[in-house]
Amino acid sequence: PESLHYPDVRRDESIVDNYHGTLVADPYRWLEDPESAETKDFVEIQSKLTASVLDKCKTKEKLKERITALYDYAKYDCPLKQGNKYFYMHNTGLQPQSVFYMQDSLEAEPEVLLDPNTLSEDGTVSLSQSALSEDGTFLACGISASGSDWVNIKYMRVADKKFQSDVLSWVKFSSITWTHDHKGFFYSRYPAPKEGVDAGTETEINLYHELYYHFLGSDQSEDILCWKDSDNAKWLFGSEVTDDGKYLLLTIEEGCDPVNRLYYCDLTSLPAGLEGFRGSTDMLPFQKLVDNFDAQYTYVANDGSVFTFTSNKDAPKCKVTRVDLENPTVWTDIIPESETDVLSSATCVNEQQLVVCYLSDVKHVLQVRDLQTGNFLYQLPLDIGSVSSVSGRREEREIFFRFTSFLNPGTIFRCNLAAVKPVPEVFRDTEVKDFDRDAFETKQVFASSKDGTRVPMFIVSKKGTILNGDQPTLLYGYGGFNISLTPYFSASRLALVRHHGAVFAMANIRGGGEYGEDWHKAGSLSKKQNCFDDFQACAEYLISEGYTQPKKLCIEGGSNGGLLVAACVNQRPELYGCALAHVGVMDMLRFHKFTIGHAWTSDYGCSDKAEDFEWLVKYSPLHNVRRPWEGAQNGRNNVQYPAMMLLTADHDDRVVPLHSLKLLATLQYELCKKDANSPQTNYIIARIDSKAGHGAGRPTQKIIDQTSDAFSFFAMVTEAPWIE
Ligand SMILES: O=C(NCC(=O)N1CCC[C@H]1C(=O)O)OCc1ccccc1
Repeated sequence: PESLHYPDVRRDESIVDNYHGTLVADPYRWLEDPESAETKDFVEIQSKLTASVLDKCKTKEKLKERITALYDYAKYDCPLKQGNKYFYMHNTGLQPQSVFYMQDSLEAEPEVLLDPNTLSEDGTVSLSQSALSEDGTFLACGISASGSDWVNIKYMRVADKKFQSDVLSWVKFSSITWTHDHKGFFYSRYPAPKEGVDAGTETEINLYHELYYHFLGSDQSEDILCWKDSDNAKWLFGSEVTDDGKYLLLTIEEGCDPVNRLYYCDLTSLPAGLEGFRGSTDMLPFQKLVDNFDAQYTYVANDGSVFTFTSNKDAPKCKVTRVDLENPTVWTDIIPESETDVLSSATCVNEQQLVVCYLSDVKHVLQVRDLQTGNFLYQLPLDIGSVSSVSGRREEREIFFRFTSFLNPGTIFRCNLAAVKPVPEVFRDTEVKDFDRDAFETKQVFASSKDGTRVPMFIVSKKGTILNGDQPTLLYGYGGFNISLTPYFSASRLALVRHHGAVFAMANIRGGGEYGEDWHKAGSLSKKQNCFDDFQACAEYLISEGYTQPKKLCIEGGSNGGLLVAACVNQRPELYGCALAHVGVMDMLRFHKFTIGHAWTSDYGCSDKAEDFEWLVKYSPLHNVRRPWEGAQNGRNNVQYPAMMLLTADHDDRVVPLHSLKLLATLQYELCKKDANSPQTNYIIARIDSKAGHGAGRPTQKIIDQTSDAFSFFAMVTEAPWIE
């Protein structure tokens, strides 16, 4: 392809930072201000350049049409029983936002409780969370705009379905938990950022999280400040009320590691209840059950003061443990840690039972066990794939769980655990029009990383794919924050496989949670390079096994996965033909300065520390762009960077757009502008969306538009054929 005409972009060579004696230039520092005219001009020019490239993607419209058709299937989540009604989210297929329904019984006519599509013309206002009061009388909703993490909470009486006037603002990273007297709920918030900001476009750091209680019908200014900690600005506060309504649990996190402090307040011990705190500056009295960040504790159930938690305390693959608040130093393991499988969730159901979900070699397993003893009772039969959610309550005998896989768009099962022989039955199945799942196959393989570590990888392809190294291949990964990539249905990727003959691969590299906390730690801090080694090993597996070849191989990742992609391209530009980096963390020396970035130091470390700086500066995408054709050892050659598309959006306040903008400017300068004889003809562009954020809450059309752009770019670059 003829090389693009990239814009001349100002470099401020005066910006040089001193990190523990090492000087590091940051010439595009000015792109960190989203409000400046210069930044807005930069975004506009880049968007025009990207549009000119996308115009060359001949299959874009056809691919968009096919992605739309494959995406147009009914989407449900599990029903939730609350009070004497059932509640669930449903999307007929292409609705911008899913709709919240309720039913008097599973057979009754569903009734719309809240349709978020009525909250905006363009579908960019979303229902980011919801919480029903104990007997289903009230519904509290978290409403977000343009994909920002900022939430406004409103509530309604379920009976009349109209929002009341209360609006709680500047809520972020919050649970919503009701007291069982239906008088109000706990939530968390930050101090309001500066006036007049378009919420979600600001990059201001989020510090001093606070836990409040809101009395229905009052003004937010009268809310009770339940907890804050002026000595620990980074701490985040989560709240939960126990099933018996007696205790308020306060979980404290200081970052993204699976560890938390656990405080509790016996609400029945408050002399005048929460009312007694109205107008007072006193905070609630909390007992500190766990007052360190050694492990994670997640509430499962309690019988009076005897509490059951899942925890990774001395158990990197997790376990179920028990403690009596009256005797808080004695912990008893109820389900000890498994040798091989990761315990990913435990739900108390049917009075005295637990539904326990394990991850076993990246596939889910569901067991029913006894709550008191932990004893195994039986396993629920499951195909190979993922349990994306389990819905059940202690006082209910039935559970629902949602199963999905690469070729199954979602099946919801219902199981009556009180039956003599409990057997899950299909409660909702999903049909995808004009999709013949038998034409495809999924397999799990294991690549061998640089240090010999076995790295699992799923491969999805059309049956009969010839391993002649000629298939356009999309390799997706994440590798961080203890997050496990388990099989899930993606209409856009299946459209790619179906119509461009692509192979889709998903790598379970270190840093994730696939094999528990050890696997996570093995891809964090000073060991972060293991993520990149694992991902490169998966790429080389796909080449050596004959699936593809470098110029037809595209790597894709989002957020921490965007970092993965950009770092792998810097380290092995000759290994890939294309790279799609969504909302990536690209400036590893400055990420902690913006919004919630400081919480990620648990995985990355922080450049404020000399030791951490040493490992961060070695892989930080922004600081490791080099012209491959100048390789000292091999003189001048024609190795160039793959075609790259960076994707971000103006309201991404999780990973602020400046990361992608600064990397884009650096790539275009170093690879395309600085060397007059540059051999770089592969495109280096960015897709910058507006009224959109990190991903959550994105309306259907924006999802389809973005994946059509990204995947038709991949298809053009890898010269993938179009198959009707
Ligand atoms: O920052 C995150 N999650 C991590 C996150 O979103 N990351 C981590 C790296 C970039 C980006 C991503 O990969 O999506 O969520 C906010 C939060 C809530 C509670 C406690 C701590 C933090």
